Amino acid sequence: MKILSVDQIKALDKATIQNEPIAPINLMERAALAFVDWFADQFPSTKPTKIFCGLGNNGGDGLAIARLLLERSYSVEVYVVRYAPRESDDFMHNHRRLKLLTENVKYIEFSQDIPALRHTEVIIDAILGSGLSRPVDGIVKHVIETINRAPATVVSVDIASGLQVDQPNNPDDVIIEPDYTVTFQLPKLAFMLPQNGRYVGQWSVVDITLSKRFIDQARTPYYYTQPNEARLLLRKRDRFSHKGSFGHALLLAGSYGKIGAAVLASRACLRSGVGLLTVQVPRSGYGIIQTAVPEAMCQPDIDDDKLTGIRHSGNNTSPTEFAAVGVGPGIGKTPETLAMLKELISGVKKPIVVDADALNLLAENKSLLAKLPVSSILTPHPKEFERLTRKWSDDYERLDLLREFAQKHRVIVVLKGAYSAIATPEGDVHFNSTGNPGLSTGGTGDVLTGILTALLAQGYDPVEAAVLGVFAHGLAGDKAAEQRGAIGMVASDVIDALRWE
Ligand SMILES: NC(=O)C1=CN([C@@H]2O[C@H](COP(=O)(O)OP(=O)(O)OC[C@H]3O[C@@H](n4cnc5c(N)ncnc54)[C@H](OP(=O)(O)O)[C@@H]3O)[C@@H](O)[C@H]2O)[C@@H](O)CC1
Ligand SMILES: Nc1ncnc2c1ncn2[C@@H]1O[C@H](COP(=O)(O)OP(=O)(O)O)[C@@H](O)[C@H]1O
Ligand SMILES: [K+]
Repeated sequence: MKILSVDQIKALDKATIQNEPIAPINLMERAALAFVDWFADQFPSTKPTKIFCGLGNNGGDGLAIARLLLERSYSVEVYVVRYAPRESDDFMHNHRRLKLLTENVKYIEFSQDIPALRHTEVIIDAILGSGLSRPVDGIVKHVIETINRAPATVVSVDIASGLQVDQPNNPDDVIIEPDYTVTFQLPKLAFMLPQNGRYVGQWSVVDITLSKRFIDQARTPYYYTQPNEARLLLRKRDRFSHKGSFGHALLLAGSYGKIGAAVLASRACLRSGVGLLTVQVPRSGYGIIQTAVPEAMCQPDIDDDKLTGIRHSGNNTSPTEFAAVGVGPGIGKTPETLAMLKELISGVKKPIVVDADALNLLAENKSLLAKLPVSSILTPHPKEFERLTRKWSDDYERLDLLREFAQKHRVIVVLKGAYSAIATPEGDVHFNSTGNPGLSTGGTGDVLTGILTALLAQGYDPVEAAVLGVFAHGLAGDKAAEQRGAIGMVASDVIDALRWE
């Protein structure tokens, strides 16, 4: 699913009006209906509802929503925040229609006009939407501050009033802090960024059938992975396949005290469809791998505690002979391990998966970045990404850094976290839709490394491997959270919950 800019959303609106064709007022009605369907599913009609409307089309939506809720027997009070002398045409039209149905429309010009808000109420925020053109002040600011202080449940129409759709707010901007956002047609870039978490709440997209042709043709670097899109990437297994069809992967992981990272990555790799797996761990990890992961072959390093080089034994004599290589979980940062990483990077030609301390070693030896095989997948969490790049002042700058980095080094970067952002060498970013805070626990990143290595070994295109692997990892995290609860789940539960279908 595409994520479009404010300007594109405006053009999409226009294109729909012209090409469908549909009168703007009817499009507003469609938006209000879609919102009300969502609202009726969420809240019973016994919930008293206060709707705060601005004077633009977001306010017009609010007035139409008020009318439709009244028709569905909701008890609704409407407040129009009169911050300017003029109203949009569709606002005025809906104002007239609402006044035919109820006298219960009040106007807020001064602070004393703001009503008391109770915890039993639901507040609908339709003050400002995507037309925000400057920081809020005056009476709008007072209203927003009052709503934010209220114990009531708050639902924002399209986007929280005061929140920018696709650019940073000023640090002292006053913005609605909703429990829910119900947005029209497409998710907004603002929803993907951690700095906006408070200003988005739980968000849903409702379909208002805006021009599909326009959306299909619109150019954007930003995408949000939908379940059906991820599922399309998954390959079926051929009836006559054999383990050779699914690649032989190599994982380089673990150091003394962190052999568990190698166990987790290996188990996840095997649970993600790899044909064969060889794991290289320090010698002290040999017995652990052979016991904990009997399906994997193990080549111990000559060193007891750390990886010092690529072991040239067994069927495969060099990393180039493996279908895919994953490196990093738990390896530490000793000079000997750095030497191993250099040996790997200079020896291998196919894309590799680089995680954890392998990323920290790259950050300390940036000249190695240029030697990474094209389309390698790097999986930093934000701290690791900062070490690879530099500090940023806000999440929009971080996003720019992410895109620049992936383009410059011609790699795929999975910036991990809620809505993990997958940047491609072409400059696109795919935000992931699965996952939950239960994944914020040690070892879940190692699981992702195993998954991605397995997908590369099976011959998936690296961008597709990253999008599909990150989606499946988050989905398994969601299943694990269902079964164990987000607080109690651990990385092994994520592996157990992996299911490819
Ligand atoms: N996308 C779609 O397809 C559809 C969109 N729809 C709906 O339309 C909404 C967008 O409507 P919109 O363009 O009228 O903008 P909106 O946010 O209501 O405000 C504009 C007014 O507020 C003013 N203003 C701006 N900043 C301000 C501030 N800080 N403090 C005070 N005032 C401020 C601004 O003034 P100006 O910048 O002109 O000076 C202007 O007068 C969208 O979010 C969705 O709800 C649906 O109905 C149908 C399908
Ligand atoms: N709040 C969250 N929502 C969704 N996913 C999350 C959240 N917190 C963490 N994750 C996911 O969990 C994983 C954590 O990886 P990482 O920080 O490398 O952990 P570790 O190094 O302990 O293995 C990443 O895939 C990340 O996207
Ligand atoms: K709003």
